Amino acid sequence: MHLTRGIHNMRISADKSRRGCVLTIGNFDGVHLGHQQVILALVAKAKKLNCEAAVLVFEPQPQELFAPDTAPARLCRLRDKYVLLKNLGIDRLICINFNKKFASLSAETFIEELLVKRLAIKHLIVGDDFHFGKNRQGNFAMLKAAGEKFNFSVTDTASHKLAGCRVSSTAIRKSLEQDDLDAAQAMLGRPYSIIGKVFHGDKRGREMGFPTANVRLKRRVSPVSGVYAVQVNSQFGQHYGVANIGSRPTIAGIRQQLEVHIFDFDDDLYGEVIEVVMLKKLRSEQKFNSLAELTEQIARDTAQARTFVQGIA
Ligand SMILES: Cc1cc2nc3c(=O)[nH]c(=O)nc-3n(C[C@H](O)[C@H](O)[C@H](O)COP(=O)(O)O)c2cc1C
Ligand SMILES: Nc1ncnc2c1ncn2[C@@H]1O[C@H](COP(=O)(O)OP(=O)(O)OP(=O)(O)O)[C@@H](O)[C@H]1O
Repeated sequence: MHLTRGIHNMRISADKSRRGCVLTIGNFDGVHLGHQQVILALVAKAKKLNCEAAVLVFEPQPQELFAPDTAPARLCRLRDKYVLLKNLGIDRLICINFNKKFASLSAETFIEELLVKRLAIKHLIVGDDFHFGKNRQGNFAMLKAAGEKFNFSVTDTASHKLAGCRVSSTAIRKSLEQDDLDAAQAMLGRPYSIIGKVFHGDKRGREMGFPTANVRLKRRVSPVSGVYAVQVNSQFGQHYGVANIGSRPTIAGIRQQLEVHIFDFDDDLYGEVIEVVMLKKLRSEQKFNSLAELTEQIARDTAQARTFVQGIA
C-alpha cells in the first residue's frame, strides 16, 4: 500500500491515461466494523472499475486542530490505521496535514483541485452527513452535483449497526471509558489494544521488583486508564502481563504513560514496537502514601492478572 503525505505530493493528473481512484474520506479512528464495511465496498468498487482504492484521512484529526483541549481520545494512530487499512486491501492512504490553511479551502476548491485534478476520482463513498471545506459548507448534495459535472459517481454508506446502535468511534470511546471492553471489542471487531514504541523510563520499576516496559503515547490521550491484565505482542512472541495507564500520582508523574510488567520475560524491548491488548480492567489508578504501599499493591495486581490469564490461556 502506498502512503501519500500532503497535498503537494498528490500528482496533478494531466495524464489522461491514469486510472484514477475510488475514494473515501474520514477520520477512520480505530478502523471499526462500520469503517470496515465502507472499506470492503470501496475495494470491491475499485476492482470493478479497475482503479486504485484510496482512503483520505486528516492528521491531526480536525477536532484536534480546532479544539485541542476537548478533542476526543484517539483509538489509534496514523501508523495503526495504515496497517489496518492495508490488511483490508486498500491501495493508497492519503494523509493530509490538517492545518488552518487547509481548513480554509472552499468546498469548491476541495472538490476541483483535490478530488478531480489531483486524485482523478471515479467514485466516492462518504456518509450522507459528511461536511467539508471552509465553515463545513460542502455537503453530500454538492458532491453529487459535482459528480455529474466532473464525471464521478457518489454513494453514501449504509449504517452498520450492532444491537440497533450505529457503530462509531465515539461509541467505542464511550464503552472504553465505562470499562466495557467487551462492547468495544464487538464494535472494533478485535480486542482494544495500544501499539507503541518502548522507551527508557526511570528504572524505578526494576528497583521495586517489577520491571516495566514504558510505551510512548506521544501526543495521544488514551481512551482507557487504570490497571489491566494484558496480552503483549512483540517480535519475541505473545506474552501476558499487567499494565498501568495513567499519570503515576504516587511518584508525581505528569504525563499519561503506559507501563507494562510482562510475566516471565527478560528480553530487551527498548526501541521495539509492541502491542498491548487490554484483557480485563483490574482497578483504577490510585495515589499511594509511599512507594512501599504502591509496591505491595502492584504485587496484588500481578497475582490477580496472573490468575486471570491462567483462566484464559
Ligand atoms: C501494575 C501496575 C500498577 C500501577 N499502579 C499505580 C498506581 O495505582 N498509582 C501510581 O501512582 N502508579 C502506579 N504504577 C506506576 C508506578 O508508579 C511505576 O511503575 C513505578 O513508579 C516505576 O516507574 P518508572 O520505572 O517508569 O519510573 C503502576 C505500575 C504498574 C506496573
Ligand atoms: N457504522 C457505520 N456504518 C457505515 N458507515 C460508517 C459507520 N461509521 C462510520 N462510517 C463511515 O465511515 C467514514 C468515516 O467515518 P468517521 O471517521 O467519521 O467515523 P465515525 O465512527 O462515525 O466517527 P465519529 O464517532 O467520530 O463520528 C464515513 O464515510 C462514515 O459515514
